[in-house]
Amino acid sequence: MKIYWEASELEKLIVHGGNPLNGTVRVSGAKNAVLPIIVASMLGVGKSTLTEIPELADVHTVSEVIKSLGVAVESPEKGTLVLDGTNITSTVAPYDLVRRMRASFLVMGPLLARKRHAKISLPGGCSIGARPIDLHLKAFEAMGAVIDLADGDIEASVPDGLKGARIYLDFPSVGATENILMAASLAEGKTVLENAAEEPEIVDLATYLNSMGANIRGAGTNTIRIEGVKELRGAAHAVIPDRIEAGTFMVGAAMTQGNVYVENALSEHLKPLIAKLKEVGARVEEDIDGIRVIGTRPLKAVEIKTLPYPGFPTDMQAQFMALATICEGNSIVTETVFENRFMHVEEFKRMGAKIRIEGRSAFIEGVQHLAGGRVNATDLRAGAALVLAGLVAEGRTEIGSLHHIDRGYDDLVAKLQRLGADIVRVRVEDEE
Ligand SMILES: CC(=O)N[C@H]1[C@@H](OP(=O)(O)OP(=O)(O)OC[C@H]2O[C@@H](n3ccc(=O)[nH]c3=O)[C@H](O)[C@@H]2O)O[C@H](CO)[C@@H](O)[C@@H]1O
Ligand SMILES: C=C(OP(=O)(O)O)C(=O)O
Repeated sequence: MKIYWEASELEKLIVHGGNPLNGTVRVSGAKNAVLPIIVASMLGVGKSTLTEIPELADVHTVSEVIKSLGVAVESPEKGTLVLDGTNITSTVAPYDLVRRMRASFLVMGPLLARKRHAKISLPGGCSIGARPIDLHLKAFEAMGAVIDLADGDIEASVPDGLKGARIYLDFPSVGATENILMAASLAEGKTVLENAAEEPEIVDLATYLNSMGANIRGAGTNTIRIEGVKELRGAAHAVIPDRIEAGTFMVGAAMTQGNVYVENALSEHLKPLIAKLKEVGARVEEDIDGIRVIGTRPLKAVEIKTLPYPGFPTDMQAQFMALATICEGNSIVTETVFENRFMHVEEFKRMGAKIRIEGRSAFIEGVQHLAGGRVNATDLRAGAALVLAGLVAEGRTEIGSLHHIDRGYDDLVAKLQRLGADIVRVRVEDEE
């Protein structure tokens, strides 16, 4: 697997706007499902075979994290990982890997379950918010863990083993729900998790854990019941399609007046996005193999508000804002999940967008045309949103800080090129 982030600081995307996206694109496996699922393989004795693995920097990072803890990791072919968690040899997650990817913190649950001890660096804040992990820690404490915070490390131990508990999450955190599912699967007794996250990625993790021998009921609702079992065994699992990658192409089709069939997109995971695209005026046709989006004009202004699933996903907020910048009239985008997920606004403004932020809302006055410019991906989805803006902007757009985009989009440039976009990835020095 390629190591992206070393090169990506030296690279940029160059987009010439104006081409409509046309054709078929296949969605890869979901980043936010594959990361916890790779981590969950640590719970199993014997080999797990995971398929529909997207080629992403985050997949590489999480694989390195579990490897450093003793999991045997092989990739016999593109898109497949074979993982064997039989011998967990370390309970200390290296700082260098944890700082690269917040989802590394998900190893806490499996380590406590398997080894009764874990030491992990406190994952830092990032450009979308402070992102504390208090809900994860409170839950582990309820399950009997003793937690110590020193020198930026979190050390947790559970000398008598994890015990099932009744846990109410103050907020339906995706990561906390996943960490608890993994810990509770091997805990003694029953765990009832209330106000749990309901995201499809939670359901996918629970499906994998159940095929390893776990006893989890209710994943996908706000109450999940887990009866702990003595042992989990490796299992085979195919990761669900990435609803955010799908959504990004769907918005791209609407923005460029294109006609794109997003193969492998699951419409039941994309209801709020489909509803909002229809409100904007795009034609959306759903079938069992995918979703077609046909962009029409005029694009009408919308209001969106991000919420935990099944609400509008925060991970589609930036891309939808890109669309709102060229809608007729005034749109409002309200972000309720993360406290600071508007870094892309300044970048859009460099391209001629008219946006004003007040508190947690962005007020967008649609413009006829965006103008190409030099912009930076401030986080993963901001990066994707800037690519979309570049596809409709007049002239040339240059997008830097590609390591963010590489975390979460499998083969983005080639997929867009196949749909007709004028986009290339160049090394900075080659181009200058
Ligand atoms: C790898 C992965 O799956 N990432 C997704 C996951 O992130 P992640 O699992 O980090 O997101 P959470 O659902 O945990 O976070 C949502 C909100 O809860 C807060 N919070 C969370 C945990 C905690 O202990 N305390 C606390 O206050 C966060 O700061 C944030 O404001 O869900 C997010 C919300 O859908 C998505 O944007 C991310 O793409
Ligand atoms: C915020 C995201 O991911 P992560 O939680 O991995 O930072 C995302 O996928 O948009």
